[in-house]
Amino acid sequence: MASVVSHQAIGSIVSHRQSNFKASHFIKEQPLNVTMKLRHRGFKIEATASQIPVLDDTLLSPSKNIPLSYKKKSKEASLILIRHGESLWNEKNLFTGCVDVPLTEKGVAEAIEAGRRISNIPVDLIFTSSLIRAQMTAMLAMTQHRCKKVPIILHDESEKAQTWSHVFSEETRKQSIPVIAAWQLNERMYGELQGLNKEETAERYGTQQVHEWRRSYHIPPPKGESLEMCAERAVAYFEDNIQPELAFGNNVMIAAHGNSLRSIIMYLDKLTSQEVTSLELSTGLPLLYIFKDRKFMRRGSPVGPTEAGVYAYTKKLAQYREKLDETQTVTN
Ligand SMILES: O=C(O)[C@H](O)COP(=O)(O)O
Repeated sequence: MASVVSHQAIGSIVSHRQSNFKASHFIKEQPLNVTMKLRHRGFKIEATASQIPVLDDTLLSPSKNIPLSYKKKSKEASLILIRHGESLWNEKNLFTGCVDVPLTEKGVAEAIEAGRRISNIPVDLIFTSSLIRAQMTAMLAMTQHRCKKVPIILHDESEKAQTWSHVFSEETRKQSIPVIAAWQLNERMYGELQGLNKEETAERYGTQQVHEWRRSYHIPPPKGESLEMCAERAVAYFEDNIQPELAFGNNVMIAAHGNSLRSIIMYLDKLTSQEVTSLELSTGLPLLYIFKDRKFMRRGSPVGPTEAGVYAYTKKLAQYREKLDETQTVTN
């Protein structure tokens, strides 16, 4: 799972499904003294020290709908992680895994509250899993964001999907936030436990055994994924597709699941397989990290937009908040 993009990378091309467009359409060669190897599913660019591809500033996202800024915007970026709000099977205490169930009314309210908590924190890109409960959480949270930009789920699963979802306005695109749905961020697959009641399963197999299936790193549920197996896809995706965005200054929100996020937090916080067994994530609670100098600094859960603490962490967050305040004053 080695990171594929050097930290000097001047940009990354966001292609999150097998895309059939060639990066070369967008690449102008320009001599730079940086060696960069950029690999995103769908295409691979390797360049030597003398000729580094400079991403054309008209580079568009895989669906060619939304331009992604490629200039290194900042040495620092915010990363927000949100486990989806309560789902209908969470409410029924059923093992869910990769079964695609929606949020409950409570889960909707949790997603909206999460949006309030992060409403002053910059978001340039959103990643979700391919499951509706994570996508609903991301979209509902963004209804509360003070940037008022429109999150748009990118569709590049086919040439037609890209063409039919094209946005023909530069101004509109600037007011949008790309949302990339990636199956690699799906909840761990719970195998033969999916659909079973958690309490009844504990009575049948024993509390200790069910706890091991749910929280251990190495032990998979029957015919399901262990956390380790989930990490092999979720953390690899994070390193290959999300960390490069943070590296050149894009602020990212990930709306995903209890276990796919546990595997990512294990990577961010460098937790051992022992420590991760006690890591639990509540539904709909946002977690903030600051990415700077190639390090992830955990900054807890923003309590609310007015909470000074979050903005005290970095000058950049405080400046972003001030800009939102100024814009709001002007429009009021
Ligand atoms: O998949 C599920 O059942 C839940 O999202 C997470 O379940 P867990 O907390 O039992 O891992």
